[in-house]
Amino acid sequence: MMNFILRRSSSCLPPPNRTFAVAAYFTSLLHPHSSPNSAAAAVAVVSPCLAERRREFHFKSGPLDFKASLPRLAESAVDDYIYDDNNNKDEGLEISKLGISNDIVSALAARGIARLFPIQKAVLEPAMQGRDMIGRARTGTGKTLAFGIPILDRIIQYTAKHGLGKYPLCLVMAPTRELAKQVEKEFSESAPNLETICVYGGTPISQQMRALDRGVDIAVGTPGRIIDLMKRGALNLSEVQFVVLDEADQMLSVGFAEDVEIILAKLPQNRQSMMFSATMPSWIRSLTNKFLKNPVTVDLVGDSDQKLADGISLYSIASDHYAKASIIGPLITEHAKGGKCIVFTQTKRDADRLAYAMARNYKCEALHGDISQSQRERTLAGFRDGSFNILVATDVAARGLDVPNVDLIIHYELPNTSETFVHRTGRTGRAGKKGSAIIIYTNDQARNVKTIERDVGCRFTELPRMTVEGGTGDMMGDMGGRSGGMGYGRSGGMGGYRNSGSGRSGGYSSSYSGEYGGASSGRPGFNANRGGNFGGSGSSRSGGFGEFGKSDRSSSFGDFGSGRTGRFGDIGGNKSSQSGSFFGSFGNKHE
Ligand SMILES: Nc1ncnc2c1ncn2[C@@H]1O[C@H](COP(=O)(O)OP(=O)(O)OP(=O)(O)O)[C@@H](O)[C@H]1O
Repeated sequence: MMNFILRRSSSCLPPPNRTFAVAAYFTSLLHPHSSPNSAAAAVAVVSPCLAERRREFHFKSGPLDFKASLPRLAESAVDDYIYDDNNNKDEGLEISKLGISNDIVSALAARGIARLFPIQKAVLEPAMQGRDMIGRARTGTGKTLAFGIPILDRIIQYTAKHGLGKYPLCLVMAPTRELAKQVEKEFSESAPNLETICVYGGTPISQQMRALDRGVDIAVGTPGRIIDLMKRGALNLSEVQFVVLDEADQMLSVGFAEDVEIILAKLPQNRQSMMFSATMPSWIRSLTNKFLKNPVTVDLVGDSDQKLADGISLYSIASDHYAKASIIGPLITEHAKGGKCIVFTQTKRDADRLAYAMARNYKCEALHGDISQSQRERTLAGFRDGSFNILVATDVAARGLDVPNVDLIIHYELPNTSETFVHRTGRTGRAGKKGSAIIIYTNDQARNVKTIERDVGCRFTELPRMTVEGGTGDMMGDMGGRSGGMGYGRSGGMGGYRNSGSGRSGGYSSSYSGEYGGASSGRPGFNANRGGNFGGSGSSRSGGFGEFGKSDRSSSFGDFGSGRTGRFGDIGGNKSSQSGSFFGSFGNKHE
């Protein structure tokens, strides 16, 4: 495997005319069987820009026989990408001068994108060369277009020469529906003449089957629905030339990897495979050899640098479990200053409860995997367009989501892993903007905060502790804090959260309504229990959060470390020990 680490660079790429020459050269390698003349003729007949799409002309993908001369060329690419630390004022690379299809150039220009971001610059040449690739760059730095532009360009060239096919030439897989939709949108907006489809669960499959039947150039989707469509014979992957695993470390983690492998096994051997993420934990290296051929690693993060995007200010604040919910309002008021804020919880139920309580004083909605797909989409659209400005979400929103101008991230509960911290935090400070993130931790979790600092190469500014005024009518007072927190280090065996005593019977509500039954401390019902909207009507049983632990695994605190694994490092059957979780098991795979 040839690796080269790229730091944020300036004079990375060769002059535009050379890039153009390289692109043109590889284009000719890609399609050696088409002479310039026949290509021109083909353009005249079927170019998507010039003619209506003619799906009935279906051409089998030609072999991608460009690998022979790659080592030499890749080496020259390495030279080009070597970073100059003293010269890191990146002016970007003018997209219009790269020889990229006019369709793409004008579509990007219409979106205000005229210059490549560094990762896009770094990826362009090896991607045009057809190299398999591992790409890492910080959150919000444009990885989608880094793989998108070269793929789109090559598909445009290919269809210009070979005509439009029925089956997708490119498959992109993403871990969540929202991210899949976003990637598909980015593709379709960047090459409006190509046919794209997004396939994901929670929506009628028949519609997707019909669209596939009409013919597509690019399919983006989540693994479950992709397999479903394959099994029904509606999605034929035999012509895929490009496959991308977005959020690759999550896609190759326990819980996803099996599905991904099934899909990859159905793809032609002769293809270009790329994996992208802001985090590439070391375990991923051993796996990549399984899926990639002689991959080049384009890494704009590096081992020693801090892993977060620039421009994100980090704060930490210590709080007791029961007080967390009470301090969140003041934190948002102070740090989000009326802008957009995402509050991350660990469980769906917590997201619901917190959102419900906060909605009394803020415009706020919940997002998690138990919400219907149509509602999820409405919620995200509302958050994007500013109909409300506080999103309380599980880690379903941690990765990839690109909502412009999120000012503040609050880790209401600590993330499972340092990688998740990076992704959650990366929902702010995107595309060069500024943002803030606050991590709320209990005394027991102080070590975890240090672990994050060490892993991520960052420093939190500690905020002064806030005092909780019980029964003051503070908007979150009802929650009485929450959740039993994470119980890190207390429950024995790391992940055996069941035994920590938290969140199972605890009815502690510091104030009046008892809607949430309070939570955390495991003390028996100390709950005003009048309202009881959630958590068992605040009844005499246990009140509020006392219900945790008896229902479905993924939304239940009581099920943390549910005994399935009982191992340190497992995240409820998702990433498992691969990702070095520093909490116990959460059983939160798809949130
Ligand atoms: N060259 C560019 N010029 C201006 N804006 C860009 C450019 N490239 C990408 N963007 C915008 O930057 C934002 C972040 O891009 P993107 O979502 O691809 O980031 P990412 O690196 O994939 O982040 P994450 O790791 O969180 O998934 C998007 O809104 C995208 O449209």
